[in-house]
Amino acid sequence: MDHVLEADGLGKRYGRRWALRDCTLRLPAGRVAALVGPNGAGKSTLLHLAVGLLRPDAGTVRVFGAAPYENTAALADIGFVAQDTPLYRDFSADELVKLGGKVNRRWDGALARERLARLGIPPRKPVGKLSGGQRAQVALALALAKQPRLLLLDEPVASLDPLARREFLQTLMGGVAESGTTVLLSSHILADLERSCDFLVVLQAGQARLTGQVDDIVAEHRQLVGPRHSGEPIDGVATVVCARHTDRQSTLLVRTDGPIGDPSWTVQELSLEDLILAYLADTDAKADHQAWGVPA
Ligand SMILES: Nc1ncnc2c1ncn2[C@@H]1O[C@H](COP(=O)(O)OP(=O)(O)OP(=O)(O)O)[C@@H](O)[C@H]1O
Repeated sequence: MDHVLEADGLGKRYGRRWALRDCTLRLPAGRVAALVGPNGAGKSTLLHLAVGLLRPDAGTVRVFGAAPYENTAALADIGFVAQDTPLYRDFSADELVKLGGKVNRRWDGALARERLARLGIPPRKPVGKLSGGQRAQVALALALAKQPRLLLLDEPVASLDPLARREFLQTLMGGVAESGTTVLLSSHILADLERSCDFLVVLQAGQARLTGQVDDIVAEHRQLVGPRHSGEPIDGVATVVCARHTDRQSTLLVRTDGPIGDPSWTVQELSLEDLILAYLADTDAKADHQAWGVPA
């Protein structure tokens, strides 16, 4: 399979603290991938490594087969919108579109202008005087105008209103379907992701905890409710992701590797959102302990 982004044992530390550690993942071409994880999980760090703004302290990251930090030529194919959508604040949207045309090999300025006009963004007002959501829209329009083969977006919809969020995600999916662009977008708004993303990376304590196609991940996971479970293997269960117990009953979120044969378990399907929350809830405490080098 063709992989756009490959991380192997990737690590990055700030001072003595590892923000990303032994992170291994593969992002196949042509996907819209969600990067999720709690605050401080290392999502921005991973995106900055992928775009060559940071250099790994351990392991490797390769984008289109090359290490981005050492290979600035690869940047022509990567679009990146950072979390705080940094833009030259004294420039207007119109001026930024013109500037983009001068510094990029491929540039669809008409697409950016048309998009910004449709969204009612004032073309001649300095972007520093636009609202946070409008500034995010300008940054996204510029990133799309670059027509990148890989688009990295750090919480692109956080400052958008619900309508703008839906419109943006639809545009993204439409654009990707047409151009084959691979997208990796970090977000905390889990409800949006099931509709718009077909690939998932769950980052936890600096490691990729769950990676794969959304359909496969949803199909593989189940919630089991049954009599109190004391840890013995269950036929059809590969991994117990998390477990809750009362005196008499257990509720398990499991990754299956076959049908659950034992009729004492009630088997329920899970939404992607519930599944992600279960992974995150399970490892919240471990995350902090590991980051500080304390055993969980
Ligand atoms: N410039 C920095 N200097 C020191 N520590 C940093 C720096 N940037 C990030 N960190 C730390 O690295 C860890 C990972 O941060 P990162 O911003 O990558 O997480 P994140 O998953 O993007 O979080 P959020 O969802 O809050 O944006 C955190 O513990 C953070 O405090």
